[in-house]
Amino acid sequence: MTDDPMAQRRQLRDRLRQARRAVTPASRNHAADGLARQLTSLAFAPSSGPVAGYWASDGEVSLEPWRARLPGSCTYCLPVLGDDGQLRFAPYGDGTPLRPNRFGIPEPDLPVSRWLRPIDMALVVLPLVGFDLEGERLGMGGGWYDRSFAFRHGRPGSPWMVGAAFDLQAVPRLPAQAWDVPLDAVCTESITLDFRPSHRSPE
Ligand SMILES: Nc1nc2c(c(=O)[nH]1)N(C=O)[C@@H](CNc1ccc(C(=O)N[C@@H](CCC(=O)O)C(=O)O)cc1)CN2
Ligand SMILES: Nc1ncnc2c1ncn2[C@@H]1O[C@H](COP(=O)(O)OP(=O)(O)OP(=O)(O)O)[C@@H](O)[C@H]1O
Repeated sequence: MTDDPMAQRRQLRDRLRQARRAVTPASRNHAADGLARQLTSLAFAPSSGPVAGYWASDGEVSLEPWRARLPGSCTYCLPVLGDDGQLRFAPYGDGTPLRPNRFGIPEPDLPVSRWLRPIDMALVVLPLVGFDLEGERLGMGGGWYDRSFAFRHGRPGSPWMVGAAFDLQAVPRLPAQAWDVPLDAVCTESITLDFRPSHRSPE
């Protein structure tokens, strides 16, 4: 073990990414269906507008069953890496052309004029590497979501930020970091944790 918090974070990230990749295909399908049910049942699930998912990679739990259940008036989008270090979101449906980004993750191959800004989204589902029961999250470490949604600090409401993960990605305690963008909820295959201030249980 090391005393360096960043090194601890890296070790935890490696361990959880490995655990995520080791989930069997049958459990993976089951989890994706359960996750779709949890996401669909969110109290603040939008009935219309742009919603952001992700293209599952590196063992991430799939959002395809959720995408299939979205109301027709919602526009499903995937993240696109902007040159300015901020995410953009591009509509994705069956048949949308894709091209891999610098991490090998497919992005919609659409003109910039079709891209939406973080603030345009009604709901964003973030791929988690780890989470704790207080709503702290561990991501891939690039800071993409933290930078892109920094405007959500102290500003409740849309775009709602919801982390998605397998149950096995829960960890006892993650240290809060000043730049971590607050999660409104975490959904897994079996639970929803609601972190909105009005829904927190009293101390
Ligand atoms: N499916 C999915 N899409 C996503 C993310 C994600 O976590 N999952 N992102 C979430 O932020 C953004 C992309 N950020 C990422 C940051 C790091 C790595 C990654 O694989 N890093 C490798 C090193 C790769 C390299 O240096 O070339 C690694 O750490 O092993 C991937 C995506 C936007 N899209
Ligand atoms: N608003 C911001 N402006 C500039 N840099 C930021 C901002 N938010 C985060 N960062 C940087 O991004 C990096 C995020 O690292 P961290 O380990 O917290 O990532 P993470 O929790 O895995 O989240 P993510 O999924 O967003 O990558 C840090 O180096 C941090 O300094």
